[in-house]
Amino acid sequence: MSYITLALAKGRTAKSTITLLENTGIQFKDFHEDSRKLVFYDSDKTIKVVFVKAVDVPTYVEKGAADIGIVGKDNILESQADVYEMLDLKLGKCKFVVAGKIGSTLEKKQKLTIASKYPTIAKKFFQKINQPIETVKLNGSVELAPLIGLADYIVDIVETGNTINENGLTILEEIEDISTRLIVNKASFATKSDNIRQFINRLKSVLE
Ligand SMILES: Nc1ncnc2c1ncn2[C@@H]1O[C@H](COP(=O)(O)OP(=O)(O)OP(=O)(O)O)[C@@H](O)[C@H]1O
Ligand SMILES: O=P(O)(O)OC[C@H]1O[C@H](OP(=O)(O)OP(=O)(O)O)[C@H](O)[C@@H]1O
Repeated sequence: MSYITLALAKGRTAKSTITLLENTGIQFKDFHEDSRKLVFYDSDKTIKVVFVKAVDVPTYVEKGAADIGIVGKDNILESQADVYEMLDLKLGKCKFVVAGKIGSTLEKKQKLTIASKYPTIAKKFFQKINQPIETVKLNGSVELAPLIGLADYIVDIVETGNTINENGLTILEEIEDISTRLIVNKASFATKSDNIRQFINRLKSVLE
C-alpha cells in the first residue's frame, strides 16, 4: 500500500500536531515525546512521518522529499516556497510584529537596521511602507538587539508578550497573524491526489 510522507516541524508545535492527527483516528504507536527517532509510521502504514527542523519543512515539501508538511506560517512566508497551503490547523497561534524600545515610535530615516530571524518578512514589510532597511539575521534572543544597539527595531513573533515585556520592548506595528498550516507539494497533489485529499478531509472533520 502506498503512503504519503509528512514532514513535521520539531519543536513547540510537534506534540499538539501529533495529538490533532491522533484525534482523526490515525495512530502513532511509535511516537514518543522523548524519542530521538526521526522517521516513523502510523499503525496503518498510510503515513510516513519525518521529523525536521521547523525552518526546513517548506524545503522538504517544495523539493518533493515530503508530499505534505505541517509547519508555522512564519516559516512558509520566510522560505517563499512554491507549495500549496491547504489548511489552517489553528495551532501555534502568534503574530509577527515590529517591536522597539518602550517609549520609542516607528521612526522613518534614511536606513533602519532591523534584527530578525525572518529577514524576508522584515524586508517585505518595510518595503510596503517605503522604508529602506538593512537586516541583521539572528537565530534567537532577537529581543536583545535593540537593547544593545545592534538594531533599531526587531521583527519577531509575539504570543503572550512576556518576552518583549520582560526586555523593555513594546509592539510598534502588527504585521500578520501566524498559525500552523498544512502545505502540499504541487506534483504530489496531482500524483497522490486521493490519499492527500483523504488526509486533509480527516483533519478538516476534527477542526470543525
Ligand atoms: N512564542 C510562541 N508561541 C506560539 N507559537 C510560536 C511561538 N514561537 C514560535 N511559534 C510557532 O511555533 C513554531 C515552532 O517554534 P519553535 O520555537 O519550536 O521553532 P524554532 O523557532 O524553529 O526553534 P529553534 O530554532 O529553537 O529550533 C514557529 O515556527 C512558530 O510558527
Ligand atoms: O510572546 P512570547 O510568549 O514571550 O513568545 C515570543 C517569543 O517566542 C519565540 O522565541 P523562542 O521561544 O523560539 O526563543 P528564541 O527565538 O530566542 O530561540 C519568539 O522569537 C519570541 O522571542
